[in-house]
Amino acid sequence: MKEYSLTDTHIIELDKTTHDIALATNDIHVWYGTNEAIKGVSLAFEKHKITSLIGPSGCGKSTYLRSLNRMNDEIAHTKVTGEIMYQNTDINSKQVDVYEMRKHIGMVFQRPNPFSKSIYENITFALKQHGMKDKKKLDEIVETSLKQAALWDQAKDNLHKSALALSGGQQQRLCIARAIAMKPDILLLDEPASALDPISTSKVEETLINLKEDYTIIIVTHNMQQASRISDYTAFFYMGKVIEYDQTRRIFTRPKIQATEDYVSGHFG
Ligand SMILES: Nc1ncnc2c1ncn2[C@@H]1O[C@H](COP(=O)(O)OP(=O)(O)OP(=O)(O)O)[C@@H](O)[C@H]1O
Repeated sequence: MKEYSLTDTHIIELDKTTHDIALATNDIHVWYGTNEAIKGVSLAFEKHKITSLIGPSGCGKSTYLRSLNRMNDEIAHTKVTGEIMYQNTDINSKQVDVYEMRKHIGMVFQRPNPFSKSIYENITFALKQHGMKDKKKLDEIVETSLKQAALWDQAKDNLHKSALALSGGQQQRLCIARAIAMKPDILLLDEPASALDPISTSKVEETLINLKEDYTIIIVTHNMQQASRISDYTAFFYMGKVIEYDQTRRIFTRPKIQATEDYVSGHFG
Protein backbone atom coordinates (compact mmCIF):
# COMPACT_ATOMS: atom_id res chain seq x y z
CA MET A 1 0.00 0.00 0.00
CA LYS A 2 1.15 3.53 -0.75
CA GLU A 3 2.57 5.31 2.32
CA TYR A 4 1.58 8.91 2.95
CA SER A 5 3.44 11.56 4.89
CA LEU A 6 2.38 12.00 8.50
CA THR A 7 3.64 15.56 8.59
CA ASP A 8 1.69 16.92 5.66
CA THR A 9 -1.50 17.96 7.47
CA HIS A 10 -4.35 20.44 7.30
CA ILE A 11 -6.17 20.99 10.58
CA ILE A 12 -8.55 23.90 11.02
CA GLU A 13 -8.32 25.76 14.29
CA LEU A 14 -11.62 26.11 16.12
CA ASP A 15 -10.78 28.50 18.89
CA LYS A 16 -12.92 29.79 21.71
CA THR A 17 -13.11 33.31 20.35
CA THR A 18 -14.84 32.29 17.14
CA HIS A 19 -16.56 29.01 18.05
CA ASP A 20 -18.43 27.55 20.96
CA ILE A 21 -16.24 24.58 21.90
CA ALA A 22 -17.75 21.58 23.72
CA LEU A 23 -14.58 19.52 24.06
CA ALA A 24 -10.98 19.88 23.01
CA THR A 25 -8.05 17.49 23.08
CA ASN A 26 -4.50 18.63 23.28
CA ASP A 27 -1.69 16.31 22.19
CA ILE A 28 -3.41 13.02 23.05
CA HIS A 29 -1.24 9.92 22.89
CA VAL A 30 -2.56 6.42 23.60
CA TRP A 31 -0.41 3.31 24.07
CA TYR A 32 -1.52 -0.30 24.29
CA GLY A 33 1.60 -1.71 25.93
CA THR A 34 4.34 -0.56 23.56
CA ASN A 35 2.01 0.03 20.58
CA GLU A 36 1.41 3.78 20.24
CA ALA A 37 -2.06 3.81 18.67
CA ILE A 38 -2.62 7.59 18.92
CA LYS A 39 0.37 9.83 18.28
CA GLY A 40 -0.52 13.33 19.37
CA VAL A 41 -4.02 14.37 18.37
CA SER A 42 -5.23 17.91 19.05
CA LEU A 43 -8.78 18.67 17.94
CA ALA A 44 -11.58 20.94 19.12
CA PHE A 45 -15.23 19.96 18.74
CA GLU A 46 -17.87 22.61 18.21
CA LYS A 47 -21.06 22.58 20.28
CA HIS A 48 -24.27 21.40 18.64
CA LYS A 49 -22.44 20.04 15.63
CA ILE A 50 -21.78 16.53 14.41
CA THR A 51 -18.14 15.62 13.84
CA SER A 52 -17.22 12.41 12.00
CA LEU A 53 -13.98 10.55 12.61
CA ILE A 54 -13.02 8.64 9.46
CA GLY A 55 -9.98 6.72 8.23
CA PRO A 56 -8.73 3.25 7.31
CA SER A 57 -9.11 0.29 9.62
CA GLY A 58 -6.64 0.32 12.53
CA CYS A 59 -5.78 4.05 12.24
CA GLY A 60 -6.99 4.71 15.80
CA LYS A 61 -10.48 6.24 15.43
CA SER A 62 -12.12 4.07 18.10
CA THR A 63 -9.13 4.40 20.42
CA TYR A 64 -9.30 8.19 20.17
CA LEU A 65 -13.10 8.23 20.61
CA ARG A 66 -12.83 5.99 23.69
CA SER A 67 -10.24 8.32 25.19
CA LEU A 68 -12.82 11.15 25.12
CA ASN A 69 -14.73 9.68 28.06
CA ARG A 70 -11.88 7.55 29.37
CA MET A 71 -13.24 4.23 28.21
CA ASN A 72 -9.61 3.22 27.62
CA ASP A 73 -9.21 3.20 31.42
CA GLU A 74 -11.08 -0.11 31.32
CA ILE A 75 -8.43 -1.73 29.08
CA ALA A 76 -5.38 -3.24 30.81
CA HIS A 77 -1.86 -1.95 29.89
CA THR A 78 -3.25 1.22 28.30
CA LYS A 79 -1.65 4.61 28.85
CA VAL A 80 -3.19 7.92 27.79
CA THR A 81 -1.34 11.25 27.96
CA GLY A 82 -2.39 14.76 26.94
CA GLU A 83 -5.31 16.96 27.89
CA ILE A 84 -9.02 16.48 27.24
CA MET A 85 -10.61 19.78 28.16
CA TYR A 86 -14.31 19.82 29.04
CA GLN A 87 -15.79 22.82 30.85
CA ASN A 88 -12.32 24.05 31.86
CA THR A 89 -11.41 20.70 33.40
CA ASP A 90 -8.96 18.15 32.08
CA ILE A 91 -11.06 15.00 32.31
CA ASN A 92 -7.88 12.98 31.88
CA SER A 93 -6.61 14.10 35.27
CA LYS A 94 -6.57 11.61 38.16
CA GLN A 95 -8.87 13.74 40.34
CA VAL A 96 -11.83 13.48 37.97
CA ASP A 97 -14.73 11.25 39.06
CA VAL A 98 -15.04 9.14 35.92
CA TYR A 99 -18.53 7.92 36.77
CA GLU A 100 -19.76 11.52 37.13
CA MET A 101 -17.92 12.68 33.99
CA ARG A 102 -19.62 9.97 31.90
CA LYS A 103 -23.00 11.49 32.78
CA HIS A 104 -21.84 14.49 30.74
CA ILE A 105 -20.02 12.59 28.00
CA GLY A 106 -22.08 9.53 27.06
CA MET A 107 -21.31 6.73 24.65
CA VAL A 108 -23.19 4.47 22.23
CA PHE A 109 -21.39 1.40 20.90
CA GLN A 110 -21.25 -0.33 17.54
CA ARG A 111 -23.55 -3.22 18.37
CA PRO A 112 -26.85 -2.40 20.03
CA ASN A 113 -26.37 -3.60 23.61
CA PRO A 114 -29.65 -3.13 25.50
CA PHE A 115 -29.85 -4.78 28.91
CA SER A 116 -31.99 -7.90 29.07
CA LYS A 117 -34.71 -5.87 30.78
CA SER A 118 -37.80 -3.96 29.72
CA ILE A 119 -37.59 -0.87 27.53
CA TYR A 120 -38.58 1.23 30.54
CA GLU A 121 -35.92 -0.30 32.78
CA ASN A 122 -33.23 0.13 30.15
CA ILE A 123 -33.76 3.86 30.31
CA THR A 124 -34.30 4.20 34.05
CA PHE A 125 -31.63 1.80 35.29
CA ALA A 126 -28.74 4.26 35.47
CA LEU A 127 -30.99 7.07 36.71
CA LYS A 128 -32.11 4.88 39.62
CA GLN A 129 -28.48 3.94 40.29
CA HIS A 130 -27.86 7.68 40.60
CA GLY A 131 -30.60 7.87 43.23
CA MET A 132 -33.61 9.07 41.23
CA LYS A 133 -36.78 7.52 42.69
CA ASP A 134 -39.63 9.83 41.67
CA LYS A 135 -41.85 7.68 39.41
CA LYS A 136 -43.43 10.68 37.69
CA LYS A 137 -40.02 12.14 36.85
CA LEU A 138 -38.75 8.78 35.62
CA ASP A 139 -41.85 8.39 33.42
CA GLU A 140 -41.24 11.83 31.95
CA ILE A 141 -37.59 11.08 31.19
CA VAL A 142 -38.52 7.77 29.54
CA GLU A 143 -40.99 9.58 27.30
CA THR A 144 -38.72 12.46 26.33
CA SER A 145 -35.68 10.24 25.72
CA LEU A 146 -37.67 7.86 23.53
CA LYS A 147 -39.18 10.79 21.66
CA GLN A 148 -35.75 12.33 21.08
CA ALA A 149 -34.45 8.99 19.85
CA ALA A 150 -37.48 8.70 17.51
CA LEU A 151 -38.67 5.49 19.18
CA TRP A 152 -41.64 6.67 21.22
CA ASP A 153 -44.33 5.79 18.69
CA GLN A 154 -43.16 2.19 18.39
CA ALA A 155 -42.32 1.75 22.07
CA LYS A 156 -45.04 3.58 23.99
CA ASP A 157 -47.39 0.59 24.20
CA ASN A 158 -44.59 -1.86 24.97
CA LEU A 159 -42.62 -0.05 27.65
CA HIS A 160 -42.70 -3.00 30.02
CA LYS A 161 -41.87 -5.59 27.40
CA SER A 162 -38.34 -6.87 26.81
CA ALA A 163 -36.01 -4.57 24.91
CA LEU A 164 -34.63 -7.65 23.21
CA ALA A 165 -37.89 -8.00 21.28
CA LEU A 166 -37.10 -4.78 19.37
CA SER A 167 -35.47 -4.87 15.93
CA GLY A 168 -31.72 -4.12 15.69
CA GLY A 169 -32.36 -0.55 14.54
CA GLN A 170 -34.90 0.00 17.31
CA GLN A 171 -32.49 -1.47 19.87
CA GLN A 172 -29.82 0.97 18.72
CA ARG A 173 -32.25 3.89 19.06
CA LEU A 174 -33.08 2.57 22.54
CA CYS A 175 -29.35 2.65 23.34
CA ILE A 176 -29.29 6.27 22.14
CA ALA A 177 -32.37 6.99 24.32
CA ARG A 178 -30.63 5.33 27.27
CA ALA A 179 -27.56 7.51 26.75
CA ILE A 180 -29.53 10.76 26.43
CA ALA A 181 -31.70 9.96 29.48
CA MET A 182 -28.63 10.95 31.51
CA LYS A 183 -28.77 14.36 29.80
CA PRO A 184 -25.18 14.37 28.60
CA ASP A 185 -23.72 17.35 26.76
CA ILE A 186 -21.72 15.19 24.42
CA LEU A 187 -22.62 11.91 22.72
CA LEU A 188 -19.84 9.67 21.43
CA LEU A 189 -20.92 7.04 18.92
CA ASP A 190 -18.70 4.25 17.59
CA GLU A 191 -20.10 3.13 14.23
CA PRO A 192 -23.64 3.10 15.60
CA ALA A 193 -25.22 2.01 12.33
CA SER A 194 -22.69 -0.49 11.01
CA ALA A 195 -24.69 -3.51 12.19
CA LEU A 196 -27.97 -2.15 10.79
CA ASP A 197 -29.88 -2.46 7.51
CA PRO A 198 -30.22 0.64 5.26
CA ILE A 199 -33.69 1.63 6.55
CA SER A 200 -32.64 1.40 10.21
CA THR A 201 -29.42 3.23 9.31
CA SER A 202 -31.32 6.13 7.82
CA LYS A 203 -33.56 6.29 10.93
CA VAL A 204 -30.50 6.42 13.19
CA GLU A 205 -29.01 9.14 10.96
CA GLU A 206 -32.22 11.19 11.13
CA THR A 207 -32.24 10.76 14.89
CA LEU A 208 -28.67 12.06 15.15
CA ILE A 209 -29.39 15.08 12.95
CA ASN A 210 -32.34 15.97 15.20
CA LEU A 211 -30.30 15.42 18.36
CA LYS A 212 -27.65 17.95 17.49
CA GLU A 213 -30.00 20.74 18.56
CA ASP A 214 -29.40 19.56 22.11
CA TYR A 215 -26.13 17.65 22.00
CA THR A 216 -22.65 17.73 20.56
CA ILE A 217 -22.08 14.53 18.62
CA ILE A 218 -18.81 12.82 17.72
CA ILE A 219 -19.17 9.71 15.58
CA VAL A 220 -16.78 7.12 14.17
CA THR A 221 -17.96 5.87 10.81
CA HIS A 222 -16.62 3.79 7.93
CA ASN A 223 -19.47 4.94 5.78
CA MET A 224 -18.38 7.92 3.68
CA GLN A 225 -21.92 8.73 2.55
CA GLN A 226 -22.99 8.76 6.16
CA ALA A 227 -20.18 11.12 7.16
CA SER A 228 -21.04 13.48 4.32
CA ARG A 229 -24.80 13.28 4.97
CA ILE A 230 -24.83 13.94 8.68
CA SER A 231 -21.69 15.66 9.85
CA ASP A 232 -20.64 19.29 9.98
CA TYR A 233 -16.95 18.55 10.52
CA THR A 234 -14.81 15.57 9.58
CA ALA A 235 -11.42 14.43 10.88
CA PHE A 236 -9.41 12.06 8.70
CA PHE A 237 -7.21 9.73 10.77
CA TYR A 238 -4.21 7.92 9.35
CA MET A 239 -1.73 5.78 11.31
CA GLY A 240 -2.61 7.26 14.69
CA LYS A 241 -2.61 10.90 13.59
CA VAL A 242 -5.14 13.36 12.25
CA ILE A 243 -4.03 14.30 8.77
CA GLU A 244 -6.93 16.58 7.84
CA TYR A 245 -9.70 18.24 9.85
CA ASP A 246 -12.13 20.59 8.22
CA GLN A 247 -15.76 21.25 7.41
CA THR A 248 -17.25 18.07 5.99
CA ARG A 249 -18.17 19.60 2.66
CA ARG A 250 -14.54 20.63 2.13
CA ILE A 251 -13.20 17.20 3.10
CA PHE A 252 -15.49 15.58 0.54
CA THR A 253 -15.22 18.10 -2.27
CA ARG A 254 -11.89 19.91 -1.92
CA PRO A 255 -9.61 18.09 0.51
CA LYS A 256 -6.21 19.72 0.87
CA ILE A 257 -4.21 16.55 1.48
CA GLN A 258 -3.66 13.75 -1.02
CA ALA A 259 -4.18 10.95 1.51
CA THR A 260 -7.61 12.35 2.40
CA GLU A 261 -8.58 12.67 -1.23
CA ASP A 262 -7.50 9.10 -1.98
CA TYR A 263 -9.36 7.78 1.06
CA VAL A 264 -12.66 9.60 0.52
CA SER A 265 -12.65 8.66 -3.14
CA GLY A 266 -12.25 4.98 -2.24
CA HIS A 267 -8.68 4.44 -3.43
CA PHE A 268 -7.58 2.81 -0.20
CA GLY A 269 -8.89 1.78 3.21
N1 LIG B 1 -8.00 -3.26 23.29
C1 LIG B 1 -6.88 -3.18 22.56
N2 LIG B 1 -5.75 -3.77 22.99
C2 LIG B 1 -4.61 -3.68 22.26
N3 LIG B 1 -4.50 -3.03 21.09
C3 LIG B 1 -5.59 -2.44 20.61
C4 LIG B 1 -6.85 -2.47 21.32
N4 LIG B 1 -7.78 -1.78 20.60
C5 LIG B 1 -7.13 -1.33 19.50
N5 LIG B 1 -5.84 -1.73 19.51
C6 LIG B 1 -4.82 -1.40 18.48
O1 LIG B 1 -4.77 0.01 18.31
C7 LIG B 1 -4.68 0.37 16.95
C8 LIG B 1 -5.87 1.27 16.57
O2 LIG B 1 -7.07 0.49 16.69
P1 LIG B 1 -8.52 1.15 16.64
O3 LIG B 1 -9.51 0.06 16.91
O4 LIG B 1 -8.55 2.34 17.50
O5 LIG B 1 -8.58 1.61 15.12
P2 LIG B 1 -9.85 1.98 14.24
O6 LIG B 1 -9.40 3.05 13.32
O7 LIG B 1 -11.02 2.29 15.11
O8 LIG B 1 -10.08 0.63 13.46
P3 LIG B 1 -11.42 0.01 12.82
O9 LIG B 1 -11.87 0.98 11.80
O10 LIG B 1 -10.95 -1.28 12.22
O11 LIG B 1 -12.41 -0.18 13.95
C9 LIG B 1 -4.60 -0.93 16.18
O12 LIG B 1 -3.23 -1.21 15.99
C10 LIG B 1 -5.22 -1.94 17.11
O13 LIG B 1 -4.69 -3.21 16.90
